[in-house]
Amino acid sequence: MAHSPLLSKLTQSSESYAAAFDAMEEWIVIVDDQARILFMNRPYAQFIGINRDDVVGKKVTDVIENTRMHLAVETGKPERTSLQEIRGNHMIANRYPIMVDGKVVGAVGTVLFHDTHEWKQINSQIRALIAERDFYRQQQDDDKVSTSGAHFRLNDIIGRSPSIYALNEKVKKVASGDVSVLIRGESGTGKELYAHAIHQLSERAEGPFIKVNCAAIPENLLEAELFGYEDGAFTGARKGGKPGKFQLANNGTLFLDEVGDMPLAMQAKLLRVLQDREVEAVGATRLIPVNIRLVAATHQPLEDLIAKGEFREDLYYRINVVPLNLPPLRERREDIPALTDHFLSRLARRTGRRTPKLTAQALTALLEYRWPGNIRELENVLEATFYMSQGRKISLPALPEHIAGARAQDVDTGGTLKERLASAERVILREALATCGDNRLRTAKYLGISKSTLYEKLARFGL
Ligand SMILES: Nc1ncnc2c1ncn2[C@@H]1O[C@H](COP(=O)(O)OP(=O)(O)OP(=O)(O)O)[C@@H](O)[C@H]1O
Repeated sequence: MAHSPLLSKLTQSSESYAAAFDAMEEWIVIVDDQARILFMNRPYAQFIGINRDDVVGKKVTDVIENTRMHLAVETGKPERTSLQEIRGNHMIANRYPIMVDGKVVGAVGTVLFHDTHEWKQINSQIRALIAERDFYRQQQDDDKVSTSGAHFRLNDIIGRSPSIYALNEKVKKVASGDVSVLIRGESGTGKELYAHAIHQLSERAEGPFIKVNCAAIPENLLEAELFGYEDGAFTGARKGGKPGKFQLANNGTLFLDEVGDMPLAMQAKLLRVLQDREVEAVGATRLIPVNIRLVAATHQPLEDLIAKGEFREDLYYRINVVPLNLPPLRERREDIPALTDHFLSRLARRTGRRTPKLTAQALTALLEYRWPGNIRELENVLEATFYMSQGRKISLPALPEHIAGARAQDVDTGGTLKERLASAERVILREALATCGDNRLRTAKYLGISKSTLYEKLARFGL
């Protein structure tokens, strides 16, 4: 083997070098001027799952997935903090050409790797960055369906309000790892969207994402739906049996939507499966091991259901390891303009029309409405309005009566100048409060008045 003699001598001459490199957490590989492996430290070889003595002299490209070490040798240019995927994990790699007398005689590569816990967190953050990159690449393709069944990523979630920002940071932290997450929030606040995003950011992203809506399945079918059934388990059962959602979600994420609607008898069975990590299909005699991550969602306060004896407390503790509370839309009105833009431009793209703009009055009406149906309701309202209005502007009368109507009588049109000014001032204050998510300090800043002036005006107008 014609290795670069100098480098060969350097790496082989001293066993203590090898011992030192083996002691490091970073992974090291050294190649010669033909990009053949001269040395690989033990942690690297262990991760790849090879015997390092077997790969000495082999082309690095035949041994390490997605490597660019050969390019460092060819170009003589270092590459720092480049992203490399090995066995489904994202690594940060540095590659440095080794120069002797102005000539490239090989290259040394390191891969940053810390303790697994820290790595998992970093990996999750990298996944978030990759998701962001992919989002921009595929922006025009909103309807894409991922093979795993999870369609949404964190970047598909629109919103920059402080509450959403904090929530997203929490999601990035907890997505990696297998802790059970309970997503709570009113109907239409985006609970399912977050369940998808958690899956996409987790190490299970390549695995299946399986959803079960506990409220939508009749009680007598739920057990078979969750755990599957064997051939001939009951009258009407499909020939050959059917796998349950637990089996389908193996090595992936199981999303139990409306978990508060699960009947008590099923709750007991669910708890047993979560504890034993084994399921028994209906009519089966054997247990099948399953490896799932559980994400559950509820719009009902489970604590109240526990008090009424309708939800098991032990199951509650099992599924509520990390709670995520999704705020209702009325508590994050700052996100309404961005959500509105998002939904209108998506409709425009789908229909080939230009994106219409809301007039200031129409936007204010949306900002002030209470949105009992949250984002789903906003989406539906905008869709109906989009199809009803042909022009490039959506004005107040185009909005549904119950939203526009409240606005139309806002400013008094009769009375003295003083009375009309007061009426207008009241409207301005209400709009400003809505825009600033009811935060008084921000509202005062927004209007350019002191906090005490704002308080005095709010009291005067009974706001
Ligand atoms: N932040 C967001 N950005 C963009 N779209 C959103 C956002 N939140 C929710 N949506 C959209 O709103 C609709 C409702 O969201 P989703 O189904 O996730 O809510 P949910 O809380 O699970 O509702 P339910 O409790 O009724 O099942 C979906 O069409 C979703 O795409």
